[in-house]
Amino acid sequence: MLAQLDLAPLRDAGAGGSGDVAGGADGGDDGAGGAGGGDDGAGGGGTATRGTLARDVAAACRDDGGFVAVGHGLGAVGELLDLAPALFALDPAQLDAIRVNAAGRGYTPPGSGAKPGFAPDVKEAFQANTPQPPDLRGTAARFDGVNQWPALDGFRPAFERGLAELERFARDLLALVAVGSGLGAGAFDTGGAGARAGSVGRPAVTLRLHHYPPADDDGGRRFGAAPHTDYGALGLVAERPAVGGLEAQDAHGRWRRVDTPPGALVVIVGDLLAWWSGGRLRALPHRVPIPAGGSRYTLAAFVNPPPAALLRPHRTDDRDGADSDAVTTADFVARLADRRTTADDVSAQPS
Ligand SMILES: O=C(O)CCC(=O)C(=O)O
Ligand SMILES: [Fe+2]
Repeated sequence: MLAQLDLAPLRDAGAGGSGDVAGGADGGDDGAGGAGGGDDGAGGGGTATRGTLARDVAAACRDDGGFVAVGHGLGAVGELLDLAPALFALDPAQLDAIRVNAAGRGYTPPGSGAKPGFAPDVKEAFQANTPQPPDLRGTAARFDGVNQWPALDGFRPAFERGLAELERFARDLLALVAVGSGLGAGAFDTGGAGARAGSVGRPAVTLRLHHYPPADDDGGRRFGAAPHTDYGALGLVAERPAVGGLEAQDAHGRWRRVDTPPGALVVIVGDLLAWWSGGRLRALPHRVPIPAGGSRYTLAAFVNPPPAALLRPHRTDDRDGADSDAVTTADFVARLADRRTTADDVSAQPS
């Protein structure tokens, strides 16, 4: 059972930039002695303050691998989910015209992306990403590519607003997780010192809309989305309407329904963040059964440090930052992708 956390205090902090998250919650950095030290009284009336929120968020990411976020204030999420039915109802020829390219951008038909041991997922998807520097080389170049847009009024501007909004949100959230985990606020900074991003570009945000059409169950081999962990730092999932469907595996191996109130966002720790955190955080296995009562639409965002950023795990011993452990975001993600997916499903595909 994932915890439900109200992110309103993060929004207050976000208005002043990520630095405020660090400032507000720094008191928590030194462990128990910091309890209450970061609280700024912004909350009141039972709302957690930034310091307590940082600790609650980090505890949920450590024990469960994620949580259900309410009060996130992301306007583009609902707007994009409202556009999803019209997108997937487009003429097949229009969807074919924007068929997914080597960088994973565009339309992916149902039945792609089989995970080992499972039949192909029934979901279809549309994906666009934040622009990346044009000079990415080697594995990192897989993250570069052009977005392909459907001929649908208002779609592209709404998507681009969503990408920008989720990029800001993810940075604030990662700072909060870092502080709550007893690390510096910049420990998971996807655009700053933690990722050496000055020289390697901006964070990579992948934004996807999914449609899960009703389909025949074939006895458990076939899923809307088969069991997996996300490769990257964070996965963020919202549903329309909130009919449920996402299931998460707890630390004892039990699959549990994730209950989402309308407008909620499920925050999922990915493999990269679990590794980067030095094992402080748990990557959350999750899956989507075939929807029982009609079509299901979701929005999923995947957040990563810049593809060429050289990352080192924040180890729990004194070897923090050992060069032998360093790997770029792109290589980390590609290794997982190459291991887990069919050859034509590699690139910046997050899961
Ligand atoms: O659509 C969902 O509910 C989850 C999708 C998901 O887990 C993924 O695309 O990685
Ligand atoms: Fe996922």
